[in-house]
Amino acid sequence: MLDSKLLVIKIGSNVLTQENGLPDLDRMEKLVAQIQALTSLGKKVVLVSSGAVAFGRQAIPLPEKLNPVFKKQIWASTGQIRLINQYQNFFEKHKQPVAQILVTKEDFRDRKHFLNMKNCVQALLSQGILPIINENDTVTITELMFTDNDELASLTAAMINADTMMLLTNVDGIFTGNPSDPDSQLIEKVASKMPEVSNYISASKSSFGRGGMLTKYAMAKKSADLGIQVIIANGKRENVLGEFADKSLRCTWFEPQKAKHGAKKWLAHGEHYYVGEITINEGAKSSLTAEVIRSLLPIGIIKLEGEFSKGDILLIRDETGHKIGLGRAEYSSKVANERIGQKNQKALIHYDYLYIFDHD
Ligand SMILES: Nc1ncnc2c1ncn2[C@@H]1O[C@H](COP(=O)(O)OP(=O)(O)O)[C@@H](O)[C@H]1O
Ligand SMILES: N[C@@H](CCC(=O)OP(=O)(O)O)C(=O)O
Repeated sequence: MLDSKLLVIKIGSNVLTQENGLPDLDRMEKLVAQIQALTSLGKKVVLVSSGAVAFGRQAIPLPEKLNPVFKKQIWASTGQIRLINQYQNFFEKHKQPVAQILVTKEDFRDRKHFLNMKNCVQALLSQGILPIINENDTVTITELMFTDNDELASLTAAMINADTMMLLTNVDGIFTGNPSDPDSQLIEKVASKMPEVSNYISASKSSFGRGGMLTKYAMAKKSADLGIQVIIANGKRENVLGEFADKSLRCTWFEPQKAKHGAKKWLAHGEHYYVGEITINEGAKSSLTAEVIRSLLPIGIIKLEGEFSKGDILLIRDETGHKIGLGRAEYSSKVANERIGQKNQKALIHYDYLYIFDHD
């Protein structure tokens, strides 16, 4: 494990709940104390915490037959107050001020909006306030939802340029089979070229989890590729964060790759957010995928789809339809359509705002 200065710690619902479904306040209080111990070592921490629905479900009984969307909205909106109040009480004992930030996928789509959110988190950290982030579950339904809070944590880690992301769940990490099977072994290190890891993971989830280990793995891998070290560990372990600090923690560690800069990290997570699509010719493709990456000029563009404005995310495909990468539009689709295929025109995507997918 590498040293860390700025961490995103994500706590799964099952870490904060007992087997009978009741909130595990003792665990929560211990985790808060351990987070404080990390901050007293000079580390900055942003917390992404699940648990709103689980806390609401226990407090507010609802009829079995009620529409599941209403149930989720009611439990999330009532449970989030309980969750954040508990955090505030526990952090107050350490004289640590906290802030609540509730976000939706939309907040990550628009670069300006994204930068506002990033500035807010940074302003809080600069004043010694600990941000506690959760999804705004009351307004995010189906396609507006993050896959789960593992996705939210990895978007947050990329947004604030965190060096470390910890995903705390109810198992020690990724195992070579079902974690409860004694023959399964913990995978302690995931290096960049280990495609077989996902084969070990089954679709099963803990009783309150949303995404399961597969999304945890996908998000961890993506974050590590962007240069963030990722640790999947057991949040129910007595001194999980203390063991992390002294590097004795039993966990799955994802080795970080060379760090990408901020705008590229934002784009890397843009696969679900693109507004328009561009098809490029072979010459443009070899230029974009070469060692020295160049900007995308209109002369290399064959086709444009969708209406986009300056600043929107665009998906880039080659002539066979294969996805090559993502980029930020320097001008609108209206202007781009006038320049398509022409020489000596300003780049539609500047290389600082271009993210090429890894194709192996
Ligand atoms: N190969 C595997 N290694 C570890 N856990 C796995 C594996 N395959 C499936 N899982 C399941 O993934 C669960 C953790 O995911 P999830 O329930 O979404 O947690 P959280 O609520 O913390 O996000 C574990 O409790 C475990 O049952
Ligand atoms: N936003 C939801 C959490 C959804 C979620 O991703 O849960 P988990 O898989 O336990 O991290 C809540 O607070 O209940």
